[in-house]
This record gives sequence, C-alpha cells and structure tokens, in this order.
Amino acid sequence: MEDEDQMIGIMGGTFDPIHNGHLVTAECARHQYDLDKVVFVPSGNPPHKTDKKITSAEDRYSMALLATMSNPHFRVSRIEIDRQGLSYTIDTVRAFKEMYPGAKIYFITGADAILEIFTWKAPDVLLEEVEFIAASRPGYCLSQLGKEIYDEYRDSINLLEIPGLAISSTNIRTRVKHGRPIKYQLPEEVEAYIRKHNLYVYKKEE
Ligand SMILES: Nc1ncnc2c1ncn2[C@@H]1O[C@H](COP(=O)(O)OP(=O)(O)OP(=O)(O)O)[C@@H](O)[C@H]1O
Ligand SMILES: O=C(O)c1ccc[n+]([C@@H]2O[C@H](COP(=O)([O-])O)[C@@H](O)[C@H]2O)c1
Repeated sequence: MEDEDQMIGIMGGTFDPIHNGHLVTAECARHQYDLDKVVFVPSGNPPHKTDKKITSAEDRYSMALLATMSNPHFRVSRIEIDRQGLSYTIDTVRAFKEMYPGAKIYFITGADAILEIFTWKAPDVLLEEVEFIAASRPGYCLSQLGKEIYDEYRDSINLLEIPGLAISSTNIRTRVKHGRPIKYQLPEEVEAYIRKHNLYVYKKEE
C-alpha cells in the first residue's frame, strides 16, 4: 500500500506505564475509522508534566513496545523521545505529515486530554492541521467540551464511545507502590517489565 492510501492514527501519551485503557482506545479507534495502523508515540518531555517525576523515556518506550507487539496494526515511534526539548503535539503531527505525505492522519486522545486541548501549544493551528478522535473515558464527560467549541471544530473533533475502562497510569503506579495487584489492568509483559526493573516501588529519597 502506498503512503497516500494510508489511514494512520497517532496515539500520543506519557505511557508511564502503558495500560489496557490505552490499548482499548487505540483498537476501537482503529476499527471505527478503518485505520491501517496506530502509532503509539511516547512523549519525550511531556509539556504538562514538567513538575512531575517521570520514568525514563527508554523504559516507557520499552513498555509500549512490549504492550503492542501482539497487534499487527500497532507500531511505536521514537520521534518524541529522540527530539530535543518539550514534546509538542503540533511538531509531531507536522513530522508525521512530512513522513506520510497524502496519508489521512488522526490524533487519538481520551476525553480528559481533549478537554485540555486549549492549554496545548497552538491549539487552533493544531485543530486545523489534524483531525482528533476523542474517546470516552470514565470520570470525564465529553459534552464538557462545550457546544460552541464543538460547533466551531465539528470537522476536527470526532467523538468515539468506547467500553469504559477506569484504569489510569497514576493508579497503577500507586498500586505498585503499595503492593496491590495490577494484573489484568495492563499486558502481562508490561507487568513483568515493571517488576524486573523495580519501577514504581517506594524509594527512600522520595
Ligand atoms: N482508561 C482510559 N480510557 C480512555 N483513554 C485513556 C485512558 N487512559 C488514558 N487515556 C488516554 O490516553 C492518552 C495518554 O494518556 P496517559 O499516558 O497520560 O495515561 P493516563 O492513564 O491518563 O496517565 P496519568 O494517570 O499518569 O495521567 C491520553 O489521551 C488519555 O486521555
Ligand atoms: O502539545 C502540547 O502542548 C501538549 C500538551 C499536553 C499534552 N499533549 C499531548 O497529549 C497526549 C496525552 O498527554 P498526557 O499528558 O495525557 O500523556 C500526549 O501525546 C501529549 O504529548 C500535548
């Protein structure tokens, strides 16, 4: 298949760690929009999390690779990890458009992320440049996007209802820290990686 025929979804995230909520969101978007592939893009330096301690980009990238390996439509990109500075979505979208000229590109988010879109870099330009697929997420109401905004960007924001999974990376990190199970919230390979590399456990200096 030529690049210009392709339908590509970009699933951006911190993925600290990647979990089944991310995977279900990506797979539902892939199916609903007939995407040829979904490229997971772990954020190198998340612009909204500069005050937070984040697991190394290489660990988050490795976990994304492990989580996606069984799905023939899923890929993982190092583009934001290898780029210097803060990881702005506008830069990533433009880079994908250059890599795949003519392809139809969507940026996939959960409801919480799309509700924050106007705090991102150059949101108006971004909404002009790429279509979003905004998936439902337990605890967040997509209608909060506001009718005016939704009306103005009707062509740029596609809402997608998916089976709700009340899973978050924050909750997984907390559960590991307190010795609670995380099984079935994320792929077994990712849990094995977390255990092997001692991620999210309590460290004295914290
Ligand atoms: N359970 C979920 N259902 C739907 N979308 C989700 C879910 N979890 C995350 N997402 C979406 O996946 C993208 C990446 O999310 P992110 O890596 O920040 O995960 P998170 O679980 O929200 O992490 P954290 O708890 O650390 O903020 C965002 O667009 C987010 O809205
Ligand atoms: O471009 C921005 O200014 C921007 C600000 C906040 C978040 N994003 C992107 O939104 C996606 C989800 O972010 P997060 O923080 O929920 O992991 C991820 O790809 C981030 O790079 C992008």
